[in-house]
Amino acid sequence: MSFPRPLRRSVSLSPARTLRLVVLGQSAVGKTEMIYRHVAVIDGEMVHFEILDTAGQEEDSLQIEEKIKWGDGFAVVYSVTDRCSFDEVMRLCFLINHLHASPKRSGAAEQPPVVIVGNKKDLQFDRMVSTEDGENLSKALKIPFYEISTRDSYEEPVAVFGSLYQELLRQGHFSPGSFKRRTVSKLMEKIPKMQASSTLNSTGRSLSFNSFRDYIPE
Ligand SMILES: Nc1nc2c(ncn2[C@@H]2O[C@H](COP(=O)(O)OP(=O)(O)OP(=O)(O)O)[C@@H](O)[C@H]2O)c(=O)[nH]1
Repeated sequence: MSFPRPLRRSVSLSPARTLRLVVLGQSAVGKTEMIYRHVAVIDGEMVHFEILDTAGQEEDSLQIEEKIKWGDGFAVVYSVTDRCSFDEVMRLCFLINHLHASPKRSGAAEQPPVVIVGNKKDLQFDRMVSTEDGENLSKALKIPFYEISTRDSYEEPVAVFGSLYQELLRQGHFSPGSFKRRTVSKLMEKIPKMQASSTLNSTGRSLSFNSFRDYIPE
């Protein structure tokens, strides 16, 4: 007599990858509402997202440049209720391109992974930037575009991160562990777990990275 073998489901995950994302945009567009750490399994791979936001007007351009250099992928956020924040998007996209221009990126055409994000789409009555405006900018810059509401949806910001990850994979541009990157990862370990893992805490407030520059070795 033979007993049926127990069904064993084996899930084999490749070693985790880490993707460093920088969230840029003018003040009050909703950057802080995006999660700070997120772990997801994408196509059988465990992916750690480490997410750093810039602090709108409070930061000087040198600080923003350092964060841009740290990042692997970028979400440039505006609020659909704020025309000025939309006008800032193009400048930030050019800055990212400029700072990440590298001979390693094959030829001149390859851009670093960037997405444009129009946030607060739930505020339909306060809209100052139409969906079409966002789409036109996206076409002109050849950068993917999403309209989301970080207030209403957890899935939408996660989809933004997922698309940046896919683009990085496509470009084969994961860069595991220069000294600078490992050092910053250590910094990320010190972040209180207030918005850890894959739960969105939309009430949580910004983590301050005023001391960010201290962690970048000369
Ligand atoms: N209605 C609505 N409000 C939002 C949304 N996302 C953020 N907010 C609100 O917009 C305000 C500004 O959001 P923050 O996340 O502080 O904006 P920020 O871009 O981090 O601003 P700085 O820290 O000044 O750079 C807060 O009151 C948020 O609650 C959204 O999708 N819909």
